[in-house]
Amino acid sequence: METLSQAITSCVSIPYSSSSFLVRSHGLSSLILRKPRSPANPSLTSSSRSSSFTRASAVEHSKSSVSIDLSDPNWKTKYEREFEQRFSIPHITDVFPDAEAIRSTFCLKMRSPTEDFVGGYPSDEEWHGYINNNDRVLLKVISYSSPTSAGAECIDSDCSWVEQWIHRAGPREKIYFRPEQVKAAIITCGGLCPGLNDVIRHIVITLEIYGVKNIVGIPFGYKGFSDKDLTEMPLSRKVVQNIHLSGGSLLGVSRGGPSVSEIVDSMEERGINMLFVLGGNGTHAGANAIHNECRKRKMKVAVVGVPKTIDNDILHMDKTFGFDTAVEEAQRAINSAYIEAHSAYHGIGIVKLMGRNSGFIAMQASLASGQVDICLIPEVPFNIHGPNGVLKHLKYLIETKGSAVICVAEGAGQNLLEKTNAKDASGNTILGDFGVHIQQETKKYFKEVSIPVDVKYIDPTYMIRAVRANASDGILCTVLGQNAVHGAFAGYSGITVGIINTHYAYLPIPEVIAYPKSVDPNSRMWHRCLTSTGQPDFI
Ligand SMILES: Nc1ncnc2c1ncn2[C@@H]1O[C@H](COP(=O)(O)OP(=O)(O)OP(=O)(O)O)[C@@H](O)[C@H]1O
Ligand SMILES: O=P(O)(O)OC[C@H]1O[C@](O)(CO)[C@@H](O)[C@@H]1O
Ligand SMILES: [Mg+2]
Repeated sequence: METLSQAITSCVSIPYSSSSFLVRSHGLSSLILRKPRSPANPSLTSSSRSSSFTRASAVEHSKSSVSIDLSDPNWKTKYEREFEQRFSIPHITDVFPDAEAIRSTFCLKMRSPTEDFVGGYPSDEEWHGYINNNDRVLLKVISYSSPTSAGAECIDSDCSWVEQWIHRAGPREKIYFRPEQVKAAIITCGGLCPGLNDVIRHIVITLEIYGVKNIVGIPFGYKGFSDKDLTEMPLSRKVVQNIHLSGGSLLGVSRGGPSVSEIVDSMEERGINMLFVLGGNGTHAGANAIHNECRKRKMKVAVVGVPKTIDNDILHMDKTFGFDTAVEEAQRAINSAYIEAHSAYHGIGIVKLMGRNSGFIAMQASLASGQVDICLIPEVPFNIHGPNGVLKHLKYLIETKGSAVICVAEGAGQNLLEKTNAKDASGNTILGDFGVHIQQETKKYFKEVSIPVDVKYIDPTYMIRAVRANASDGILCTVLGQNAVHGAFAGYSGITVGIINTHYAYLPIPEVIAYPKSVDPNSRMWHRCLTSTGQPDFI
């Protein structure tokens, strides 16, 4: 890896912020840059990086990061142009310049259903409520006045305001698919997540409103494309009407599966020309590869992702669906741990929550519950033993409060466990069980110091993942599902949909999975969490 001074010569790559390093660049006053995060899932990243401030690319054809010469008087315009390029979204006309656009069959004013779409496309009102293709959403909304402001993400030493616009999601007036010629498929991959059924339901409902009759579900993730024993599930409003009332996925999920070319072979055989892919970063890497393969084969197909990750580790989005529900549900586990700990003599409650690389659930659930004394996440290093270790503080809590609650994210403290190198079917590293480890270490430690403690350990992972979406996630899923369909009909492919600064936007897949989003230890939110728990640094 290059040193900082090697990386910062006349160019800097963005993003960076005030939090970690003070460096000098050519002809400029001091710049303070954020240390680049090391990608937590190396299997998703390319091995080469052009500079230590350049993002690793997640998938083939990932767009390069913006690098800019700050001594160029036009750097701002150049940056904005490069940003626009990076966040441009692939369209069917890139490959089929002559693709015909027709009036949308998704009518916002005239709601009477039409049976025959040939020449019968409604919607010629003046006000139509469609999204203009040039509508944009602002990605960053804070103008920082100084690099020392909390959470500052500055490009130059003055924190100059630079506009970063992304594409607004929603129905377009012109569409690139005739509904009667569409065969749409929906697939859910990876682990479960509250809200999967809500998204499936709204994709189906919206497709039907456009006039699509041929809608299928591919069972058990990408595996469903290759396993001959798994048959497509015909979907309609009738089939999906009540599926959101229960958790899980109507279609089933899986990890691993066939190669991208096998998947695209199968899509060709089945005549699928719209594919809606619900999943996390792995699934999206797959979706992007499918999109590229379809382009290579000159197939007129729209591949649209809907980010599903309970861990909330997808870049740029306010949150991903299921996360809110997970936090709410996680609080129940924390509350149980608190009650157990509080009701026992020298009680210690330990709760392990999901979060392979990112501690969002643990942080938010700790904040929401107000009952956690120690929150441990993968992003923040800590020691268990020693004068500043977790156990020393735990002893202090037992002596002063009489009980304590610890909330750990599953990816926390992996450096303290023995590595197994085991992988799941998708190639994700199987983590050591830090929850069990800290439970055992706690028991051992208090035995050594001869203080009786009553340790209760709760791992609610699968109980949390299996619940149905709460109201807030239900709404999010509904809008994401609808927008996924609007994006496909508008002719976009290789895109995903997310909520950004409370608005809905389409983003090119590589940009959202370049690396897993993680909790910034210098963020206001993590500091709020520390204020709430009152925990010291454990190093
Ligand atoms: N780089 C990749 N290229 C193509 N397909 C991939 C890639 N990474 C993962 N996949 C496929 O995507 C599917 C889901 O991947 P994975 O099991 O990692 O879950 P995920 O989508 O990241 O969701 P979760 O958040 O639950 O882990 C698997 O079928 C896997 O084979
Ligand atoms: O047991 P499974 O299905 O592999 O899923 C576990 C993983 O799924 C996640 O919940 C992400 O979906 C991670 O937090 C966790 O490591
Ligand atoms: Mg993943």
